[in-house]
Amino acid sequence: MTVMYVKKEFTFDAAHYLGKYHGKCERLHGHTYRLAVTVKGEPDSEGMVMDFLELKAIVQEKVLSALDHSCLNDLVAQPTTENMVLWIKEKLEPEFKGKSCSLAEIELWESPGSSVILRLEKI
Ligand SMILES: Nc1nc2c(c(=O)[nH]1)N=C([C@H](O)[C@H](O)COP(=O)(O)OP(=O)(O)OP(=O)(O)O)CN2
Ligand SMILES: [Zn+2]
Repeated sequence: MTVMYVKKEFTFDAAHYLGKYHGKCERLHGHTYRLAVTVKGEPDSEGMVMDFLELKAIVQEKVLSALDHSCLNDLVAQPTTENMVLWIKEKLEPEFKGKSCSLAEIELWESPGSSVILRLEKI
């Protein structure tokens, strides 16, 4: 068994404010977020765990189309990076039902030095 991890990175721009936070982040402001989605599985007969193009299409349709140039508070009440990672997981996980690979990790950077990682090891 040769398990491999396929990772694809994206960026999106969004506004948010943290209403339950005491400090500068209470006020409406924006970030250029970076998102990495990692999928785990074994290479198939084509030599791929998952086609990068398919992964890109799923993330574009289920996540980026909603988040890019949005106000995240319209989607999540307290849009911390942690809460946005959970929102992204809810959108992506159903797309892997019945597939030979699974969602392994989601990492979301709010700024170049600050990220949250959610690990979802299943197989
Ligand atoms: N654990 C978390 N901490 C913080 C979050 C978060 O989502 N999870 N979010 C914020 C705010 O969104 C805030 O906007 C972050 O501000 P930023 O200027 O990016 O933070 P820094 O001052 O650390 O900026 P650097 O440029 O990285 O120094 C706050 N905390
Ligand atoms: Zn912020």
